[in-house]
Amino acid sequence: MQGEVRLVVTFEDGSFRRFSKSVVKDFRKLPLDAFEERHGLQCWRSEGKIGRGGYGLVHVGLLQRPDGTTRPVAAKLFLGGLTKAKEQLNREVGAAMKLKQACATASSSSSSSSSSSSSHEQPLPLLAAAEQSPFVQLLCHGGRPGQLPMMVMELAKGCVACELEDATEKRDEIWAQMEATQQQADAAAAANTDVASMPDNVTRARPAAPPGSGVLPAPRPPPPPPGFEPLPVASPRPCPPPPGFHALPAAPRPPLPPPGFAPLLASPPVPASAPASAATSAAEDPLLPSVRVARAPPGFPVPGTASAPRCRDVWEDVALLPLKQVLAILVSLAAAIKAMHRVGLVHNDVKPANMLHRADDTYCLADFGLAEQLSPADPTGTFVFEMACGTRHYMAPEVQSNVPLTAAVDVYSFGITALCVAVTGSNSAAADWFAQQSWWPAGDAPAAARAFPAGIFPSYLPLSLELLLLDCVAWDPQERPTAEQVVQRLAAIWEEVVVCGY
Ligand SMILES: Nc1ncnc2c1ncn2[C@@H]1O[C@H](COP(=O)(O)OP(=O)(O)OP(=O)(O)O)[C@@H](O)[C@H]1O
Repeated sequence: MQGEVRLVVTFEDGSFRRFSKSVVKDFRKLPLDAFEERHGLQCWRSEGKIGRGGYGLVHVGLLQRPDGTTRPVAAKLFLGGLTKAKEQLNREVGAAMKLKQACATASSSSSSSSSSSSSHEQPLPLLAAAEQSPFVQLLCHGGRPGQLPMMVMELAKGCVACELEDATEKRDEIWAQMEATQQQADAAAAANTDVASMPDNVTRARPAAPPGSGVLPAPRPPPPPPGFEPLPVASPRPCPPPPGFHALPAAPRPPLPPPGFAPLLASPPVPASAPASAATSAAEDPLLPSVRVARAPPGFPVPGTASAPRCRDVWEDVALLPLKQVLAILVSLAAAIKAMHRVGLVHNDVKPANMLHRADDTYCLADFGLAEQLSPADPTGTFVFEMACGTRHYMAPEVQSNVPLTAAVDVYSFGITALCVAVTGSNSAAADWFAQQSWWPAGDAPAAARAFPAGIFPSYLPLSLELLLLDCVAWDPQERPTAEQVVQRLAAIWEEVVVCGY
């Protein structure tokens, strides 16, 4: 498919390519093939937008090789003014190129060391694969003069829907069952049916609520004592308005929660004093002007309010992803963070949406737009941000308190990301919603009260994983494990769960 031609790019030349006026003129004037041939350039053909972030617009398209074959790629166009966009591109490209080089060096040294010493213990195959290329690969970058700069990356799959397919299927299934139950209940209520007098097969037709969904099957009324008529079931029909009054319009039905979420029994009213939706207040927090916050789906509890149920009550105790898959994702993510830290880079925006699923079923970390290069001259390994940046619900607490930061910020974000992905099987909206739940510190509570609530871990996650993630989200950055330790502990959990059968 020959899509729209967006931009002309050059390959890994390390700088923005400045085209002469005559090249630009030819680009406008000539058919693409002729243009490519005349100038020895390759053009990227965009087929459509697949993602939009705070800094970039990601398109999918084809990059044509010199031999005429094409390769599907993702291309990120940087948003904002040209200067700002170039700044962002420089930061992101700089980090991506450094990581690419570091990965190449690591894989060549590991292959030479494994061939030189056969007695050397082989790393876990899972880990070996995760460490080989844990990042979205940067293919090229550049841009036409006057247009926003762009970078072209390996295309990862599963990013269009931003869901991990297995989990989506399972959630859809659960949701379909719940919806059917709801529809039947609605239909019965509308017909003002006397449930007690319904024939047995009608009540049996009601689909069972999914295990642990929190949706209890409607209790059947007890049979009346002998000689008594069954009581009529209270009519859900509204009373007719008194004479001279108009009927009120029907109250709108609350929007359905996303698939796999248990609907709340009733939307809790938000007390005026409560942190009226952490989501909204966070978005308006004057201290955090750059932070974007994912909003809770409408009708869902506002974190921090008394009536907000614990996550465990909302997120049924059903594992949406097989544990093996969860671990594969976490190992890849931890390996990527470890590789970044090894070369002195801090990612600063570890979150589910930046964890992409590749076509070959491996996982990789993307988006180095906020990556920070630690100064090799500074033995403290600290850095400072002018303002808190990252994504609020995955952000380590110290990021907001104007103290020098360390690579431990990524370990905290890893902990939250890991829990959200494990529970929701999602790397987008559902995961973000879950991230907003009760552990988010409200107001000025003392640090002690901000400890991560351990009770939030579902029982289908092994205790060893729970303990690891709890260590990652320790309030004090010094108490968190290093990324290297996280990888080691995950490898041990893999042994326990997959090899020994848990
Ligand atoms: N290589 C890729 N393959 C497929 N989709 C991608 C790729 N890179 C990014 N995307 C999609 O585009 C979205 C936005 O990309 P990215 O996170 O890099 O932009 P951003 O502007 O830095 O966003 P944010 O500020 O939210 O982190 C991603 O969440 C993902 O859905």
